[in-house]
Amino acid sequence: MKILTSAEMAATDRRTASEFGVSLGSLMERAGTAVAKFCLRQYPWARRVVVLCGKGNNGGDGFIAARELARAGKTVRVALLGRAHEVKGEAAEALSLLEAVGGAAWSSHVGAGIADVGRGSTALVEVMDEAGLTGILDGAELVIDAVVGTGFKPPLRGLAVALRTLLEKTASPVVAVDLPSGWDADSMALHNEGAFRADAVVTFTAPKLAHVFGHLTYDASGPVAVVEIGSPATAVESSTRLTWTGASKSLAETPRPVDANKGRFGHVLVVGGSYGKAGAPAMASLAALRTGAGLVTAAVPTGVLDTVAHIAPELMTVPLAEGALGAVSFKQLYGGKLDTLLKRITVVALGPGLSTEGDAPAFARQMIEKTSQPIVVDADALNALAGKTNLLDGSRRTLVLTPHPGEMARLVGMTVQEVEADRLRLARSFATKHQLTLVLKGWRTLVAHPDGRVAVNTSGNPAMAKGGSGDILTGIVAAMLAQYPDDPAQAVESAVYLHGLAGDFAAHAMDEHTVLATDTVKYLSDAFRYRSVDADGLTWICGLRGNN
Ligand SMILES: NC(=O)C1=CN([C@@H]2O[C@H](COP(=O)(O)OP(=O)(O)OC[C@H]3O[C@@H](n4cnc5c(N)ncnc54)[C@H](O)[C@@H]3O)[C@@H](O)[C@H]2O)[C@H](O)CC1
Ligand SMILES: [K+]
Repeated sequence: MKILTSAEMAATDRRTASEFGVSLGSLMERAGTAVAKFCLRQYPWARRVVVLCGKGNNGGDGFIAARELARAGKTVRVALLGRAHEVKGEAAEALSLLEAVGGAAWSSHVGAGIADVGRGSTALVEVMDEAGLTGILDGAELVIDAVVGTGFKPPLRGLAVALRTLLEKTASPVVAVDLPSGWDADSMALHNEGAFRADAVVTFTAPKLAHVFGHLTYDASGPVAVVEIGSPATAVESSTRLTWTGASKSLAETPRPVDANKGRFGHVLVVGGSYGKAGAPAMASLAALRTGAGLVTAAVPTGVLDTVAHIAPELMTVPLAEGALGAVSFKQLYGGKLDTLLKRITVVALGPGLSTEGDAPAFARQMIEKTSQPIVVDADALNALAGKTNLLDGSRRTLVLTPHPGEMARLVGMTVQEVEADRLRLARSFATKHQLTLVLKGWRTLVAHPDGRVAVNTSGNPAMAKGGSGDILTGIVAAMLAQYPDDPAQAVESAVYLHGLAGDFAAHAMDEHTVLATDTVKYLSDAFRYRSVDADGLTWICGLRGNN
């Protein structure tokens, strides 16, 4: 699923009309109908609905939604910020269609109380000044925000500002049409203090930048759903080279072949561990097992082998000689068990708990040079590459790096602040330069591919901001690569999405304070079974379906 700018969205609409003969009017009709359907399903108990409309096409979607909600038996009051005669084009047509379901109270008068509107009908209120806003939301059990959408550029002006303040003081849920009014669709910022409050967002055709980078709803679990309204995929063009990780999960949605055996699902080798850091390789191994790898072996220093083996009886272990402070010894690489084992391995996960003591960093670099299998490099193996990124070359085999911003900063010799300020550009340039896949973790983890494409991840939550999360992710990535070697890009994207999704299920069932990294593994089943597209064809890019 492509991510667009507002200009690209407008161009898509124009192409849809000129090349495919789908008019703006019919796009608006489907957009508004989808919003109404969403409201009916998500807020079935809401009988009195206030639809806040601007004079542009976002307002047009609002008029259509209002009409459909009235048809469904709701009492609907439409508050238009302006005069009805100022509404033009398709939006004006939508407004005239609304009149058809206007009850006795259809009179374009200021101050119509919602109680005056009959069930299954609509009333229009033209709001011309702040006084006109008085009581506008009284009695509303649901508010639809159709004031401005992608045609808006900040800052909000005039009445919209007063309306935003009013909405802050209202308890009723707010569904934003396209995006919360006041939010710049092209913004990549996390917060936008100037935008309307929203509990859910229904957007059209494709997510815009703000939908994936912004935290649009007040509740972190609030849905952001994308609905198809009639633009064919070929009409949707994007220059951002940004996509959404969730779409890649389809890879893991087909059942395994009935005649499958474990050989088909690969053999993951987790290499890491040191005295005091036995948990990291254990967690990565557990996650790889739970993600479906055919076999998982952990190669760890002898001192921690028993502890690591304890995580699951299904896990095999290979002892590595111990060097300084219980870290792996360098001589370990040549001859012996590891050499033999490497011939049978499908994917290597290198780094969890490896430590930076003694030989460990040199060992990590040697492993990268010595192996030819797909490899996931994490944690201390990343630190071993600081200042030595010339060793990184993913052109001959799949090479995946999974740094958090701190590890990325060390890797490229920048500060964490510099990395965070320029995440997208940095991830993309590093991935293309070294021809590797870079998973830059954090709010909206980025998966940058060797060809310059970047997928944005929207799953996950602050419950996962704890030690061990990264080790679990490494195991999931390795296991997905082991099972789906033909499409490594999709395998990594779906791994990142699944990891966050498992965390979302964990946080929903538990509490964000109490969730441990290993708890997320318990929710991997829910993550695998989850479908982001619902029965009405909406793709939930943020928030869990069914939890709202
Ligand atoms: N495929 C689609 O995505 C479709 C989307 N639709 C909807 O159309 C809007 C975009 O409509 P547009 O008319 O271009 O712009 P807006 O309604 O978002 O805003 C224009 C409106 O807002 C006023 N305005 C502009 N800036 C400000 C400001 N700073 N403060 C206050 N008011 C402002 C301006 O005067 C105009 O009146 C998109 O979001 C979808 O909801 C189509 O319906 C179907 C296809
Ligand atoms: K809006």
